This record gives sequence, structure tokens and C-alpha cells, in this order.
Amino acid sequence: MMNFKEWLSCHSISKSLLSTRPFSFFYDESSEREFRHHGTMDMVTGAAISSERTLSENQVNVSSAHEQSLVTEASALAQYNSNKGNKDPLTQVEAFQISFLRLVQRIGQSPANPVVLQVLYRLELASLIRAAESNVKKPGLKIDKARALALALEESGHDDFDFSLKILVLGKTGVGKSATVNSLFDEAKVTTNAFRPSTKGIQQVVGTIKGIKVTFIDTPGLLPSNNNQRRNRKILIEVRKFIRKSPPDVVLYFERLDFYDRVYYDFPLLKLITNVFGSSIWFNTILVMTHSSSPLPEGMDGYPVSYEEFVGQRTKLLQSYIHQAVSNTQLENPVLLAENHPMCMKNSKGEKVLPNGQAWLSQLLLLSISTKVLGDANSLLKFQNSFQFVKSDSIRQPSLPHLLSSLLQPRSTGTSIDGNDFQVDDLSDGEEDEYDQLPPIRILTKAQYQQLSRLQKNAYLDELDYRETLYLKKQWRAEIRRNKESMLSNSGASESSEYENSSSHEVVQLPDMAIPLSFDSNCPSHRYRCLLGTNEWLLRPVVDSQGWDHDVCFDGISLDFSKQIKGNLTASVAGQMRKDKVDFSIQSDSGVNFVHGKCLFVSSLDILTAGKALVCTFRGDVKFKNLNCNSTGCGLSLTSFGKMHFIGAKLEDSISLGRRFKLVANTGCLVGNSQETYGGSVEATIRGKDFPVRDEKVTVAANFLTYDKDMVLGGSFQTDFRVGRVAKMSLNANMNSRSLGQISFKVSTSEHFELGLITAVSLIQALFHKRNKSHEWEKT
Ligand SMILES: Nc1nc2c(ncn2[C@@H]2O[C@H](COP(=O)(O)OP(=O)(O)OP(=O)(O)O)[C@@H](O)[C@H]2O)c(=O)[nH]1
Repeated sequence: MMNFKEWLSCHSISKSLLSTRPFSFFYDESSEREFRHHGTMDMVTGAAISSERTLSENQVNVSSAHEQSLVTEASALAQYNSNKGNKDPLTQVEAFQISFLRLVQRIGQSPANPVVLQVLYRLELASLIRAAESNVKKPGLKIDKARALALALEESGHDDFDFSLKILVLGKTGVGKSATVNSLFDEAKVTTNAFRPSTKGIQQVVGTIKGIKVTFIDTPGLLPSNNNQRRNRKILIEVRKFIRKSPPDVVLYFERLDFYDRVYYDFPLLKLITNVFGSSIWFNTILVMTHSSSPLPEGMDGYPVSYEEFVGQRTKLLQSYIHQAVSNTQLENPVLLAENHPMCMKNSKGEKVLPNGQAWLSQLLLLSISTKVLGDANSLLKFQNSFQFVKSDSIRQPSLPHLLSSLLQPRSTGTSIDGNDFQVDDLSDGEEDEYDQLPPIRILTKAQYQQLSRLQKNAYLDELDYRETLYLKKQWRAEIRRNKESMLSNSGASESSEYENSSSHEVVQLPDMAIPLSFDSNCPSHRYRCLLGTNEWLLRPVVDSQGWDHDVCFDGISLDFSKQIKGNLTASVAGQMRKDKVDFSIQSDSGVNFVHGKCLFVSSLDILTAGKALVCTFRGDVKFKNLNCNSTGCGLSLTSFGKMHFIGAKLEDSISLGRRFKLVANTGCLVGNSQETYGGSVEATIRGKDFPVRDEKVTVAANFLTYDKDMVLGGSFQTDFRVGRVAKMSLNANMNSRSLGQISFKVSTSEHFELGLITAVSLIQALFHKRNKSHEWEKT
């Protein structure tokens, strides 16, 4: 199981707090995962549908009777939907699905477009949630059936639904709002101006695009945030009055992609928009980045950055400021790249395309239609009311099982009871040093080696391998002896001798950070060199190539400190702190180890930021060797997470039989915030005969965890071993009582490249198998 830190780092703070499942474009990890899974299935059915279309176009396979029945069914649905006095929300959502698919077809988008799949999936999911809540047994309209119905209706020429879009455009002056409206209608409906603000007042522009009635509300451009808030507020209040009676279905918020700065100065503007219209304005907003074909800026290496990377940075920055403006980190606005220049590239169909090949006009239509359909379904099924705003500074509930897992995991302290690592059993000092007794060996040259027979070559390599193992064992023993001696000498050493020892150490230059190819005086790697001196303190700047604070040249500081205060008392601190204009994060582990006879005491304080909250964990562990082969330990932990506190305790015992067999058992519990969790494990390990210089072992483990009246039992098996001299294999399998498990098998070798070939052939085979399967799908 992941420990608590891994759990924190892979779940950004409030994502998992969403108690409801919004189904517009908000990001929700669980549904995203489900979507990915579902999405791949839909891709398959999407391919089947497109082939269905080809077949029906050729009028080969689709029987007209079947088509007729589909049309009747679809018309019935459409009529049902239009009959206002008799509306069942679930049936209306089914009609939305069909209308949406018909629109997708009209604007020439593929039903396999990820946006289409996401909308359909969310509509289906929303119906299922509502049906389950109201105990309705009605089966929902399956996505592939909706596709077939939409296709049949479009082919039969039925024009029984009336769909229109009302779009509000907002953004600073000169970003290309009016130019985008003109691009969409493919004619100059509104004036644009390269030198002066051109939209003087709010104006409605109505027209038809690909058979869909679209009304744009073009608004005067807002001014940059500084000192213009009053005028901007006036414009926005006018817009609010204008749309009060008939609110727009979609809002387009404009920015220029090519205007970039490391600091975003228009946050006050986003905040003002949020204050005037309310946070909900962002729910239906698409972010439009104009000037998307402009030349890309240079990166640190002197070459232009990649298009995707640049777009990603710009949109992430804008999205993060919107998050701050609405105090919600779940919102994920769709982003559209646009290029209004008359010389914009075109594809073979004559559509304007971006450098990434996307035809942006139909994508804008698709996103607008999707936003409207999801918005309508949201209000129909009343999902909007159940969406809970999660403050970005709110604190989520920490995962107790992960906290317990961290507590149960043995801490690697670097200190041991009798001078050795406490985790590693000593090789007996009396064991004779076989390496020194070996007869000398003559190392062969390459030419000499080539002259040997195959058997001789094998014997020679086996001998070298045997000697290498013995040599490594000898070194390991010497290392342990050195540690023991230094512990003994340190305990009696005076301060002056410590000084003498330390002054004899050399100053070493630490490895440099990667230096960009072209010189940049702002780049810290060109300015600083770090030296590792005699001091116990090691302080280094942390540089993030994507960091913001270029003027101070680093984004954080890392600190390492370790000191043997007395022979049996060691203190250490390791941590990293990062700070920019918005965020502050710290991660530090500090601890004190004290060895007394056969007892080891370890106390530590870990500090970690999780979003805006500080997680502090204090731990105290004691371990004592009660028998030569047995050591017992116990530990206590106190964790504070924001205003919540958790107390944990554990007991552990470890039995070693000889150097090769080890049995470790532990159990513990954690309570706090009116919850409790219990867990424990037993682990048996048999190590290879050359442990620790060759890491061969077999481990069998069983564990249990109870949380929230639920118990999960699990088991795992792991083995690592060498095959011959050059290959290593590792097999790992685990399974729990919820039938979740994993098997992994790894082989690594420095010779036998045929093994790599086998892997490549199996991969290619698997790919072909998949392709053939999808061809079969298309044929059926
Ligand atoms: N190269 C390029 N130029 C653009 C793009 N979009 C707009 N422009 C140009 O930018 C200038 C301003 O565009 P407008 O559409 O008037 O900007 P606006 O946001 O409507 O400005 P206001 O009416 O003042 O609010 C015009 O000269 C446009 O031709 C684009 O994507 N690429």
C-alpha cells in the first residue's frame, strides 16, 4: 500500500472531496477514470457506427424496415420531449442524446471525437444516477442505440427539432472577440480594429452556422486590470442587465495565446467578472485563445518551445487564476485555440486549421453545443443544486489507512544497536575471509579469452563471478568493522580531535544542475556553484526550470544536516522549502536516534504541507534486542492535519534465524476524528546465500486492515533471483479479499538480447491481434 506521503502527492487536495458527481466539464478523478475505461469501449462502438454509416450510405445492409422502426422510435422520443405537459426528465435526456448526435453529424464532427464521447457518457451517467435515486427501473438509452437513432433520423431528413445557441463573448479589448464572430459566420458582421477599441456598445449578431441558429452577444472590450476596474465594472454591469431576461447558453472568455508573461496581471479582472456575474458564469465558459498560429517563444535551450507545451502552460496559468477567482479547484473549463488571421492555414476541405492540424471553427461549435446540452441536462436533472463548492483552502479528510501504513512501515534510521544497520544482520566476525585465501588468478585479454573453448569460457566467467561475490562480501565486512570502530572511537573522542578529523576532509564540488545551451544570465546554473564542505549543514538552492521567481534565481531551499552529537546520539534534519508568489510548501524530516546497550530509541518530527494545510507527525519508536535472534519494538505517533488530530500505536517483532531467514510481524491502530482503523502484517523472508551483496530473496506476506466496519485481507508473494550470471528475474504477485490483485514479472539481462526480441515480438503480436479485432468489429 502507498504510504501517506505518496497518497498526498497523488491526490491533489480537494479533488477527492467532491461529494457529488457534476457532469459538465468539471474534473472528477473517479469519473475521469471511469470515462477513460468507458471511452475506450466507445471508441470501438464508434468505429462500428462509422462503418454502419458507410454501409447505409451504400444501401447494402440496413434494412429499410429496421430504419423505419428506428425513425419512429426516435420521432416518438422527440415528440415526447416537445410535449411540455408530459415531461419525464429521463426521457428528455434521451432526446438530448439523440439531438446532440444529430448536431454533431451536421457540423461534420466524428461521433468518436473525445468531446462527443464525454458528453454522451456524462448524459448517460446522469440518467443512471437520477434513475437510481428515484428507483426507476427504466433502462437508459444506450450510447450505441442513440447513435443509430440519430443516424436514422438525419438520413430520413426529419427536421423535427429546433436548436439554437446564444453565446456571450467577454474579454479584454483587442483580443479578437469580434474577429472570431466574423470568422464563425465567414463574413464581416461586426467591425474589428487593429488600433482602437472597436466594439462601442453591446450588440447582438444573429445568423446561421451549419444549419444552427446562433446569436452572439458581442461586448465592449474590457481594459487591462490596472486602474480600470471602475470602467470594467460599468461594462460588466451593463452586460449583466442585458442578459438578465435571456441568459446565454455559453460564454466565451477570450485571451491571446501569444501574450505571455510569467506573472498573470489580469487576476483582478477575473475576480471582477466573478463578483459581477457570480461564480456560476464559469460553469458554462469556454476559454478561447486567439492568435494561435503566432510564432512560439524561445525556451531555456534557445529553441522554440513545443506547441503543446506552450499551450499547456498558458491555459494552465489562466485556469489556475480562474480557480482562485471562484475558490474552486475542480472547475476544468474547455479550451479552444483560434486563429482569425485571413492567411490562416486551411485543410483540403477549406477549413481553417491550427499548427496542430485542428479545424478550430467546428471544434468551437462542438464545444458550444456540448456546453449547452450539458447545461440543459444539468438544470433538467437539477444537478447544479447539488454541486458543492469546495474552497481551495478547505482541508480534506486524510486517509487513515495510509497514515497507518506509514506508521507500520519500518523506519530506516541509519543507526543500529551494535554498530550495524539494525535491519541487517551482521556476518559473524569469525567467518574466515575466503577471498584472501583464494589462489591468484590471471585475467585474460580479449584475444586470449576468444581462444578458449565454450566450456572453458563458462568456467572462467563462473570463477570471476565467484571471486566478485567474495570480494563484495569482504568489502561489506570491512565497512561494518569501520562503522563499529568509528562508533567506539567517537564515544571517547574529544571536541578538538573531532575538529582535527573534520578539517582533514576535502571540499568537494557538488554536481551541477543541467546548464541550458544558450547563455541566460537569469539562469541560476550560470551563476552558482555549490560546494560540499566540512560543515554538517548542507544548504542548496532548489531550481525549477518552470519556476516563476527568476529575479531571485531559485524557487526553494533544501537543507541537510546530520551530526553525531555523542557516540550513541545522532541528530539529523532534511527538508525542502519552496515558495512563490502564491504557494508555499515545506517538507522536512528531522529525527534523533539514541542507542543504549541493546535498545534503540528513535524520535522524529515530519512536517509536510498538503494544499494550505500543514501536516505534522511526531513519532517515537523503541526497539530492543531481547534475544540474539529476536528484537521487539513499539511506536507511537501523533499526527495533526489542519485541525484534526490522529493518534497511532504499533507493536512489532522480528525474528532472525541465521543470516538468511527473517520473520517480521506487526500490528497497529490509528484513531482520530471519530474514526479508527486497525491493521497488521506478517512477513517471512528467505534470503539468498550471498545476502546482502546479491539481493536474492523470497518473501511471503499476509496482511489485514479494518476501516469503517470493513475488513480487507491480503496476501503477497515476491521473489528476486539471478538466472545464471547475467540475468535477474523478479516476480511479484498480490491479491486481496476484494478480488483485487496484481502480478508482475520482470526480467533484466545484460546479454541474451534474444529475450528483448521475444518481448518485442510479443508486443507486436498483441498490437496486431488488437488491430485485427477492431477490423473484425468494423466488418460485423
Ligand atoms: N493574427 C491574428 N490577428 C487577430 C486574431 N484575432 C483578432 N485579430 C486582429 O486583432 C485586432 C483586434 O481584433 P478585434 O476583433 O477588433 O478585437 P476585440 O476583442 O473585438 O476588440 P474590442 O472590440 O475593442 O473589444 C484586429 O485587427 C484583428 O484582425 C487572430 O487570431 N490572429
